[in-house]
Amino acid sequence: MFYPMMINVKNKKVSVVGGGRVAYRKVKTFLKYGADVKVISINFINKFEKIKDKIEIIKDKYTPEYIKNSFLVVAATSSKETNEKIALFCKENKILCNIADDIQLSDFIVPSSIKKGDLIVSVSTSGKSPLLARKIRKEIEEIFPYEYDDYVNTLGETRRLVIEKCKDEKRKNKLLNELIDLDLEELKKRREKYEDCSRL
Ligand SMILES: C[C@@]1(CC(=O)O)C2=NC(=C\c3[nH]c(c(CCC(=O)O)c3CC(=O)O)Cc3[nH]c(c(CC(=O)O)c3CCC(=O)O)/C=C3\N/C(=C\2)[C@@H](CCC(=O)O)[C@]3(C)CC(=O)O)/[C@H]1CCC(=O)O
Ligand SMILES: NC(=O)c1ccc[n+]([C@@H]2O[C@H](COP(=O)([O-])OP(=O)(O)OC[C@H]3O[C@@H](n4cnc5c(N)ncnc54)[C@H](O)[C@@H]3O)[C@@H](O)[C@H]2O)c1
Repeated sequence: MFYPMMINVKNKKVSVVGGGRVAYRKVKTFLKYGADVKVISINFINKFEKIKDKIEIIKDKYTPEYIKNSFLVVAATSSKETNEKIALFCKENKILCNIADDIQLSDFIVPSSIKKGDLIVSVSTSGKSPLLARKIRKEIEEIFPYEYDDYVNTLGETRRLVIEKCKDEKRKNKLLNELIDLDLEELKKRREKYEDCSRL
């Protein structure tokens, strides 16, 4: 059973084995979330050229040496046997792994997701149908046509102020609940007001 969680990969060593379409998709997502990415593969599709300065590229066959110090590993080669070897090595060395062609051997799977600043919406079918996850993600994307970045940041800052300055639990909950119904402009006014108060 896959438990949904958010994992911090910023500046952490992530290794992706394989240089095809699937590996490329996984690498792009890890870069979006600030990981320190190494890619090991015999061949690479041309798209890797675009991101070659952002990753470490090792043009070789997989050997355990390349992945041994990783925080996370993704096995996305076209060789089932190699993917299985990677899974086994990760298990023995307690490294979390995602095996692109074998959910049973995977410690984690990747949901289809939307990132609007710090607002992240993820959809998973627990591996039953990645295409359905993608379809639902696209439907949800239409409900979020604009950038949430500024909104979620302002909400975060205003929430911090309420937590810092309001010590009455009941009132604090009331104020926090009010915040999520305000639009960005109202929220910014509220933040300014709370900044000027010593207590709420
Ligand atoms: C969501 C997304 C995230 C991402 O990968 O970034 C993702 N797959 C995506 C696309 C996609 N995957 C596949 C196709 C071709 C159509 C088809 O066959 O259906 C397409 C479409 C395309 O490529 O366009 C085929 C496929 N996928 C897996 C297998 C192996 C297997 O089932 O064992 C096979 C068969 C391989 C074969 O034998 O050929 C396995 C997994 N794919 C997952 C995630 C995990 C479960 C997610 C969930 O449902 O919760 C899981 C279990 C492991 C993992 O990868 O983490 C991303 C959409 C991103 C987006 O656009 O939003
Ligand atoms: N999880 C998913 O979302 C998903 C989606 C589609 C396919 N898949 C599976 O993912 C795998 C990769 O798919 P793809 O379309 O990217 O394949 P691909 O054939 O385009 O790429 C495979 C890559 O693996 C490399 N490779 C093969 N053997 C290797 C080895 N021993 N060491 C290092 N590199 C090696 C090749 O050089 C190539 O770059 C397949 O097993 C496929 O069934 C997974």
